[in-house]
Amino acid sequence: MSLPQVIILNGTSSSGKTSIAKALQELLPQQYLNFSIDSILYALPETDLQLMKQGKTITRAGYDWPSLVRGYHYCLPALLQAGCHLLIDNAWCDRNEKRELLTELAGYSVALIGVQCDIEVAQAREQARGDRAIGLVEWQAPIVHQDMTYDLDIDTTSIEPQALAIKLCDQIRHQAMWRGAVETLEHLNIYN
Ligand SMILES: Nc1ncnc2c1ncn2[C@@H]1O[C@H](COP(=O)(O)OP(=O)(O)OP(=O)(O)O)[C@@H](O)[C@H]1O
Repeated sequence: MSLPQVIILNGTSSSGKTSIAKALQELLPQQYLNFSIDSILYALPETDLQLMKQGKTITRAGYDWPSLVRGYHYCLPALLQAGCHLLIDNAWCDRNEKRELLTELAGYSVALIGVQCDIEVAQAREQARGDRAIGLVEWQAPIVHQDMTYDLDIDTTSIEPQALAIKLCDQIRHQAMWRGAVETLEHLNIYN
């Protein structure tokens, strides 16, 4: 059974996407690159990155959030064309961003995975980790799963990332059809 060229994990900040992605990378029988908007943001000047982590305004000339998001989206098909497989994690809160990235990935096999987590548990993780602006989870929770048709869902509330990754890896290896990304894009194009 062939593996999807792209695996997308979508859920709120602190739902555990990166933890699962890192564990899944080690388990999958094919090399996947883990990409997220963080892959771009970690290229920002250090002081701008620190301001962003604290939820503060960046005033440096040239800073433009939409350009960073577009840059992230546009580099993904380039990696796919080069032959790489991608494991992407997103906290998708903007319909246009969802539509833009799914359009860029059209034609590739994409597994769309919903990462669910009890909001209070995610907020507790947000407090504990100290490297995310407080309030991100509360803001994202009502919107992150809107408009999405997932191929698979996982719930990180009370299960460790390694156990979740083992189960997810098995499901990905045995699933024959990936329709979530196509159906989500169709929905976004019709209703927005
Ligand atoms: N299943 C889990 N059980 C307990 N703690 C977890 C679990 N998954 C992640 N965590 C913890 O929650 C915090 C955030 O995890 P992680 O970075 O994986 O989340 P994320 O969804 O990628 O967040 P972000 O979108 O902000 O990057 C970390 O401190 C991590 O150790």
